[in-house]
Amino acid sequence: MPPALPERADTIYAPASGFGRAAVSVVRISGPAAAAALSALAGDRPEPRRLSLRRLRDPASGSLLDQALVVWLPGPGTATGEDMAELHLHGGTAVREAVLQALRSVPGCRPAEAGAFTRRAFLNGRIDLTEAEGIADLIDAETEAQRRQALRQLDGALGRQVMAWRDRAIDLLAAAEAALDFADEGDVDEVGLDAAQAERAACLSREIREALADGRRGERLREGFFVVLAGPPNAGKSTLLNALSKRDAAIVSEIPGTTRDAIEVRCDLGGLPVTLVDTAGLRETDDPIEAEGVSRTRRRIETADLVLHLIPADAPEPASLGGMTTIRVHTKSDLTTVRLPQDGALAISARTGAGLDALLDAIRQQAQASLGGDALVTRERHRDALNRAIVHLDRVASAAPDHPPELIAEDLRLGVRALGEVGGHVSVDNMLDRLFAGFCIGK
Ligand SMILES: Nc1nc2c(ncn2[C@@H]2O[C@H](COP(=O)(O)OP(=O)(O)OP(=O)(O)O)[C@@H](O)[C@H]2O)c(=O)[nH]1
Ligand SMILES: [K+]
Ligand SMILES: [Mg+2]
Repeated sequence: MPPALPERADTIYAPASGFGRAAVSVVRISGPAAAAALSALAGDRPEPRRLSLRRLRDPASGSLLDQALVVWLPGPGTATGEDMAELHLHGGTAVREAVLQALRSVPGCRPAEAGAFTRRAFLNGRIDLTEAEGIADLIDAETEAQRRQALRQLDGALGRQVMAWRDRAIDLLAAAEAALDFADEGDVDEVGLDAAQAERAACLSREIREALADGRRGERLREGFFVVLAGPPNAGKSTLLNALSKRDAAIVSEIPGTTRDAIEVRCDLGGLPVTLVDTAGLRETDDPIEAEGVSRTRRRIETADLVLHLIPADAPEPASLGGMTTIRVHTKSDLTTVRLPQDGALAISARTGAGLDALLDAIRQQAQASLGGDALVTRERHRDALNRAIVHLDRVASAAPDHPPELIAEDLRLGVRALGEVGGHVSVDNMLDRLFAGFCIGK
């Protein structure tokens, strides 16, 4: 079980819905004084888990605050695991502020800090860390694919898999500890894991490694797929950015060197989050500000998931931008038909719209290849912990016969701990206590 924190004695409250005007605004209350707070404002504590209409009054002055639907949610079967209450207010700013002000005067109540409700849900064992992250990602999800990934994680897809791996590592650890106990007794020679157990460690390590070989799809889906528009000045980069995003995001002019700072526009491309980045045109320049723009462009190209190399139809064939995934795009196709694009290049006119659908399709295909498919791991934090688990398991799997069993047990312990970090289950000793309670080693 995660450690209890003293803050749990407090009762917290916060608006659960967005700010600004709306039909309804929800205030949540969680903690031991939730019932008292509800009674103080609503006059009584209504029947549990039923929306009830009440007049809310300021407990100090008795003045009417709102007519609201309120609900009393006794713990521990609640989102936070604590007693909770919700006030469904009329969604005006003044109404909400008056109610929050009134709650402030209830003894033991204080405003919640960011993430406090989810934190309590975790501390009370209602959710693990991966589910907490799933909640955050679900709230942040801007596209369909992001929503589905967040929901999978909230549903426990990652948490369950890592727990299953951890259980297997704990079994190995229990066997190693048992071997150590025998060795202490002097009954048997000091031996580490037997060959079958070493093979099980290797197999576990292999499985985790396979799950990690996903091209960082899960992380990329959270971050978005970055498409950088690059090319010489006046290639039509800013015009294309505006056309693709259907927004007047970047300044367009016939003056070469118009764009200096990179301009990002987030788009939803068939459910996938794609960020288009307009950049300063690539050229040698004496203007220090433009030069800085050009060097920023080069950095954006290096970190891009996809580069659209824009080549104006009326310009000489330019040099390649380098090794990253690039689509060559011949722009201003309305001006001239002199140069037909060669293999792999597309021709577009942002002015007439010709070729834009084909370009969008090509971008969508690349994004799908990079982000598509269900990934288990969605954060660097998971990847880091799983990689550390692999290091320890590999050491166990490849240990020489005379490797000290204490060191094998220690590696397994660290492996179990690393796996536990993913879901926030870090206390190995508790697990072992429970495990050994039912573990007969013949003494
Ligand atoms: N005929 C034609 N003109 C275009 C097209 N796209 C852009 N232009 C013109 O080309 C000029 C340069 O366009 P920009 O979008 O500013 O080019 P850019 O690549 O962003 O230029 P810099 O920011 O200076 O590097 C403008 O006068 C545009 O109107 C097109 O498809 N057809
Ligand atoms: K320009
Ligand atoms: Mg520009």
